Amino acid sequence: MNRTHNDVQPGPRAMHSDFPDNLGLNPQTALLDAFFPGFSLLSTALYRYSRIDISVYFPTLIVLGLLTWASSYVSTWIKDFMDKHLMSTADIRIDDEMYNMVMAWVATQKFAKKSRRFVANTNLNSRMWWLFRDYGDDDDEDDISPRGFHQEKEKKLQFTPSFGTHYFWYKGRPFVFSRTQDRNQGSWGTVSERENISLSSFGRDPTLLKRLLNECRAAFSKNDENRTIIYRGGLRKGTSEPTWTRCSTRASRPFSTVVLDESVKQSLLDDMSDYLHPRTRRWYSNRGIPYRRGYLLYGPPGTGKSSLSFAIAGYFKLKIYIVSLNSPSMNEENLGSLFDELPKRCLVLLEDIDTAGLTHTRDEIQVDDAKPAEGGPGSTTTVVSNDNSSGRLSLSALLNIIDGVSSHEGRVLVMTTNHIEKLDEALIRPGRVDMTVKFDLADTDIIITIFRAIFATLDDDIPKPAKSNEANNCSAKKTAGLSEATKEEVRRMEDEEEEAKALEVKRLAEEARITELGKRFAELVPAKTFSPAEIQGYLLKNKREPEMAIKNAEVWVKNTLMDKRKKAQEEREKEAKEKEDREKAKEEKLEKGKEKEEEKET
Ligand SMILES: Nc1ncnc2c1ncn2[C@@H]1O[C@H](COP(=O)(O)OP(=O)(O)OP(=O)(O)O)[C@@H](O)[C@H]1O
Repeated sequence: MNRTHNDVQPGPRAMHSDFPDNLGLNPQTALLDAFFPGFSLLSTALYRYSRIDISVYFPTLIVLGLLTWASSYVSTWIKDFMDKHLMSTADIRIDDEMYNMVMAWVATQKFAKKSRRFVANTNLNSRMWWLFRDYGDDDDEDDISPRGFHQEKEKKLQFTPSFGTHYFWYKGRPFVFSRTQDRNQGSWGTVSERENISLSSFGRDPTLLKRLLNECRAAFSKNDENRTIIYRGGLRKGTSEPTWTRCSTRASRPFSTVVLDESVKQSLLDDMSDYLHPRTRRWYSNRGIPYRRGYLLYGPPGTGKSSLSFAIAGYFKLKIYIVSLNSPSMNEENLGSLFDELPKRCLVLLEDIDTAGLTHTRDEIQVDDAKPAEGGPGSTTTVVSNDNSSGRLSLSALLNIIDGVSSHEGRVLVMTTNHIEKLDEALIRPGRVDMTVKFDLADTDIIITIFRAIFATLDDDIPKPAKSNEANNCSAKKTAGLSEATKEEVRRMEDEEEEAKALEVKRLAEEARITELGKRFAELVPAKTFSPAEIQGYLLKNKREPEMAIKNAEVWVKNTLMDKRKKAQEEREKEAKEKEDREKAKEEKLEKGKEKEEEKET
């Protein structure tokens, strides 16, 4: 269909525009065509079919566009200005424990619960593996299914607001919780690791914001009551920065569950209580004595050294900081930095110090092959070289860190070892080790105690039935005064008391029976032959049948002794072979040396 100029009737909204004629000539349209290629074609088509000349509206569109652009610019500028000058902001690092604390707090807030776009989690912790905490995972209160199986409690779902800005009120002031995707982060993190969170308060005074962060921490720490928190020293992931990272928490182990000579336990407790008493710090500083204390727990494997360390931490509510000296990254600098970061009151645990890289890394000016002499600690010191050139930890470096200026005052240092005789005397001299506790293989008393600990019924083993209302009323009336009780009620209360007494008598009888069985068991197990861990392991296999444990004890003893002898024999052979190889290598080295010298001479 060919339309001419005369055919075109000006549309109602483009009365003054002679569109087709002007199209090619109109400088405005030409300009637009230059910026938006195809504009003239589009506008002609639009005009032809709808009689709307959009070029008339162009100035308005430009103004609107400019306004939109300006408003977004202005709003960004206002936001930046407010952020910079009128708000206080705390950026929370995802690789810090604070992330877990803030998220746990946020999940309990109304604004998070109301959020229409949210993240559903079973675990609110940072995705960084080392910040995962396991409380709740080992919750004791799992359900028992109707069929009697142990059923893991389903984890509660937690909801946190999705990416974006979320507003909420805290103590009457507006706050902002912002969760954004971190696009700049390197590719080492998983998708869920790449995020940033921040909390901001309106106003230049950050006091309330800090109070909120402290509240997050306090709420989080409440979950840690009656638990022992364990930190491990190492390098922060992807960096060479040494740091302590929280690796797990455990229900605090009651001190009473560690079987050890009661007098030794008591003196350890007294010593530590005295050291950790708030006044002791001043006592030390008044006398110019460094305020720190070291303990060495030694004895064969499986005798309770680690268990005692954890029990001590639980008893005194200390966090445990474990560092593996075997780790290749644990050089003087890194260990020093870790010790610098220790909190004022904590327990530092250096486990199996004799096997720590320490003895291996020191250049060995060998003494009489690792065979312990009778003389006790230090008498056959394997090594002494304070060379630190290998980049690994040397003895002198460790000593410096233990008692140097960088060592944090107020900490409790616990070292454990299976071979005290292999340790350098310098490491365990008073000042570095103030108390040593010897652990031994189980004697008769310990065997009986372990037996009783496994088979005796403890109060917490059986869930207590809730007191019936009737019973509650009864006891209430009892306390309110007997005069109000009817004769029948009084009789019922008496019956209940009788029942409780009968139960107590039964409990005592059961206890006596278990002790008797324990004695019979101890007669079958030779004293000072097995570690408590070995005995416990055997008894646990029969944990509901003490009689069965006694019945099979002789066979177990026989088999275990045979295994032990076999292992010891293998160990001896291995050692002999290693010794032989070492000597051979030494001889070869000497030979080669001689040959070289001869060559030189000739
Ligand atoms: N004296 C003890 N009292 C109570 N439990 C003990 C004792 N000794 C060992 N056990 C039990 O044996 C297991 C191992 O104990 P633990 O790790 O404390 O031994 P250890 O001496 O530190 O061993 P290792 O030298 O191999 O590190 C734990 O389950 C612990 O409960």
